Amino acid sequence: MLRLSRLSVRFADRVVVDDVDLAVGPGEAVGLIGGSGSGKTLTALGVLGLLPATAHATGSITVDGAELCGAPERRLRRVRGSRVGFIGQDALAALNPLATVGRHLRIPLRGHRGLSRREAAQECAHLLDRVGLPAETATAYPAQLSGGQRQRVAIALAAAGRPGLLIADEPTSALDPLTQAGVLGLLRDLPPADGGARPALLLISHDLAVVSQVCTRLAVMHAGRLVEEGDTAEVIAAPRHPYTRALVASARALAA
Ligand SMILES: Nc1ncnc2c1ncn2[C@@H]1O[C@H](COP(=O)(O)OP(=O)(O)OP(=O)(O)O)[C@@H](O)[C@H]1O
Repeated sequence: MLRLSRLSVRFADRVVVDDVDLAVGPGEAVGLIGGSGSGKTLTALGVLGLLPATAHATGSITVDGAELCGAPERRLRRVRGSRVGFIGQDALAALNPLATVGRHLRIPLRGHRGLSRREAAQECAHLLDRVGLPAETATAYPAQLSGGQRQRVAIALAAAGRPGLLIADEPTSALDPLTQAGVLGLLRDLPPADGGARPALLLISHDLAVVSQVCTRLAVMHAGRLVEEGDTAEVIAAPRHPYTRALVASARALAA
């Protein structure tokens, strides 16, 4: 599905993602965890082909075998939305305030999937149902929804083109704990599309409690490097790298 091999990102002579190898298999949920500035977001932006113009990426990023590192914008456009969906931290900033939820959803449904107007309306209701929202949400504007409802819309939007991989970057950090739990549960158990498979998930967070609720595998980033990777329960039970040990200890202290 997704494979990063020796991915590095640098700004001038400063290396901010350093030789990262990571794979996410079909349907798998992998958590990419690390402190502020560790390179998580730039790794995700690399996969989406959205690195800042001043960044220089080397190595390999493949999605379903297609090489994206250094790929022309035309190929990256085809991948975004239809093979890889993205959910960011701030749905309000990502959504057009003047467009209804239905209008947002129709763009990938008609553009990526080529559905007719009528099919798109049916699929829109189905997508909203998959993320736990009533069909009437289609007529609402982003500002009329709560933060949790907006993140559910963002998930529906990311899933609309039926991508095989969803990347979620701190998708719940702006939500209260109860709403956060609902959105995390949805990311973990997103019902598959009709006749389709559940998308794989790369969940980026600095919060161990968040990723451990959703992901079966963890990859830990520190200062641009992937320092530890493994089964979530095993990493938490026996962290090897000093940074992971500190992360686990602070999560335990918070939970106590
Ligand atoms: N446009 C840019 N120009 C120069 N340096 C940048 C740019 N964008 C990010 N960086 C640097 O790259 C490093 C990694 O940034 P990145 O956003 O990937 O971190 P992160 O792990 O996602 O952190 P956070 O959890 O705070 O979002 C940081 O040190 C950051 O300052």
